[in-house]
Amino acid sequence: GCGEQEKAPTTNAAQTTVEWATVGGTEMAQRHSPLAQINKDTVTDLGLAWKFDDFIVRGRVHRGNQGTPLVVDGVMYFTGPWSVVYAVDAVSGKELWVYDPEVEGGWARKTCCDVNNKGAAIEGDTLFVGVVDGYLDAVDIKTGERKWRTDTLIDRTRSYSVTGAPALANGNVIISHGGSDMDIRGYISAYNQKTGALVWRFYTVPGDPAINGDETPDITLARETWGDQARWDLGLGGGAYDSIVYDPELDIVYAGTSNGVPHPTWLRDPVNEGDNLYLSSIVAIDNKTGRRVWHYQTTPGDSWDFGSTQNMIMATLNIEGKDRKVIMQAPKNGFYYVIDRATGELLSADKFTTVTWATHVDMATGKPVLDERLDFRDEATIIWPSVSGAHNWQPMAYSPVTGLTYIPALEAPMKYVAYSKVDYKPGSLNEGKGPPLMPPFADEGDDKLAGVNDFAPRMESVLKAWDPVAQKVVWQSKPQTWWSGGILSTEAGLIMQGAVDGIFRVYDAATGAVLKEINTGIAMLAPPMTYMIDGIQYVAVLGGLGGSESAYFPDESAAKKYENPETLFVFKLGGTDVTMPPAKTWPAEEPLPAMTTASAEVIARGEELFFENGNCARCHSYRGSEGSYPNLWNMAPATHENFKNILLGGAYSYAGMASFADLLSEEDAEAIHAFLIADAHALRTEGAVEGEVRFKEKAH
Ligand SMILES: O=C(O)c1cc(C(=O)O)c2c(n1)C(=O)C(=O)c1cc(C(=O)O)[nH]c1-2
Ligand SMILES: [Ca+2]
Repeated sequence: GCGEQEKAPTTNAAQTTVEWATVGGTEMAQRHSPLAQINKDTVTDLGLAWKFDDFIVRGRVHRGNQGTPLVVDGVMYFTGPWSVVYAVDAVSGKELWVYDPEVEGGWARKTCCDVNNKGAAIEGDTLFVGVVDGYLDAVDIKTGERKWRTDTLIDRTRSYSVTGAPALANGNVIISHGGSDMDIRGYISAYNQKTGALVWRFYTVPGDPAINGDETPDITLARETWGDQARWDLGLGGGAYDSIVYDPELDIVYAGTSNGVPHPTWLRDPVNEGDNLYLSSIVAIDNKTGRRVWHYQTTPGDSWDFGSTQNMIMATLNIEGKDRKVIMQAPKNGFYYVIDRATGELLSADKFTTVTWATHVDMATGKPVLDERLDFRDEATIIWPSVSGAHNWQPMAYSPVTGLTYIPALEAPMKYVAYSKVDYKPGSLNEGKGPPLMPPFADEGDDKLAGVNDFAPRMESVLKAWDPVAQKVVWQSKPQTWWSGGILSTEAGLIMQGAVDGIFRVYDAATGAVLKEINTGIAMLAPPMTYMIDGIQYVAVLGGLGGSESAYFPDESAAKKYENPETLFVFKLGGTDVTMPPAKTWPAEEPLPAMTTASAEVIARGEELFFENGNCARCHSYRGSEGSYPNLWNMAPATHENFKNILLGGAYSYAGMASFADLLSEEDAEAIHAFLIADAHALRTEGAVEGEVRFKEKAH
């Protein structure tokens, strides 16, 4: 027995109700269900029970889903874009209430990757939800009325956001933030579940020594790994935007912290270039005191935007004859970590996919050994994995039945381009490196990389069954369309996953054989969950493409073929076929405005501003290639007329298009407009170029 089964919910033939009460599914956050009505024999009969698509949409932009629904006492609670909570009858899908925290729309600009939400937490009759503009709200689960709200932000001028699910820890509710690619100083906060009062706060990086004294001895310890010229003005990053789990036995909160800002360590901490604690780390925090128990840094001196925020799973594994209580993570950096969760001892760290930035993890020091040939400070360099990571936020699952972890892994390199300096731009990406230059590359044959990067460049999603004891891949799926879906494991030996191609797949957990496919026509990223009511097992999964891949839909994504409104699917045995959504229609071609009279210089400046710090390019893809946001190469006449009012006046702020008046002058706005008009003319004459790069590669 290598599974942590003692506290997982159990089921037997007589049991007719099984809930799914936390995003991780069980106390150990394994995303494994005891249910087995849907099994290898019956799964071919899986079909649609009902769906829900009445999501709150602002403006024209469908934003996709990342959440795991909860089912408690016959009611399903799930979150959607803009941190809205929906409560529906878990058998019929009938809407019971909607809680809309009425997020400030312009806050979308303060998120790196859109106004996503990964789910809620429930204790007794209270539901907790993190709100993207920085609040933590407690909501009555019967009525949907707010009980209390607390502002989790220490500085509302900074680009903090909440995109993760809160975690519950013995009377506390724990939350942290996104924004580590922008300008935040990361911290993790614990609030009293009843009152919303702050219980403790764990800062993950030191503050400016000229302003802040060290808040805790843990920060004093971290400060030793930083020089005195660090970019305090940028906050330094380290938010725990996704993964926070709680171990009730040890009363420890584990939080996975993000990357630093700017990304390259030589720009972030030019004098020291040390480990930069507690960036890209797993920190174990005493839930009573808020103080560090141990920490393990997966990527010391992170220069790649790897972070260590991917979902963490607890289990008891038999390693070399001893039962060890472990915590496991497969972060962006491509190594699978098994750590003793009581002591922080590193038990193993192995590549689960193609990785070149480091050759291996030295088990004596616990540190990765870098491949020096891949230093990108002076020269653009192709490195595996990309900034999207070898695994991103889409949760993996662990099956105590097979003893395997199922990782929605990503196979892709990226050309990393460092800037020579970073001028702080509030409300912007301050990454200090270029935009994600993904395959195909123009110059794949770069000699410097021979023997290091001669893996065929590709962008693929591969489901891998990983043995955390034997430290190897046991099976892997056929390569799928780029960007992945989260995972559910069940006692029946099934693995379930939605995918970007719109197909919901059920795999044999032991062999990887595909046992069932349901085409929904909607791209799915969010992890499925399962529950039983009145003896019927249901599987639910949220659909809709959003997040970091919103600007450019992946090639084979369902969102390119069909309209892709946010949709919740619920399946059961004997259900019906899914009706395909209507075929995608892109807006018709608008009349071109007259060619701009602006000078070549002004147009060039406009282009620069479009891309700088991701200003416009972060959402509005280059030359309007297919994605979620309006195509600025095909603006309606009224939009042209209203251009400055939108860009500087915040006319569409409610829908997520914030004002940029703090950053751009009237002249800047006119230059950007001139560039768009001139380039729209060029595009109509030249036509789109096949395989055109997603981003312009520019020296900085
Ligand atoms: O460092 C951060 O604070 C931060 C936040 C987020 C986020 O809030 O979603 C992402 C990332 N980083 C990130 O690096 C990343 O690849 C990413 C992808 C996504 C997404 O929603 O698809 N979010 C994020
Ligand atoms: Ca990041």
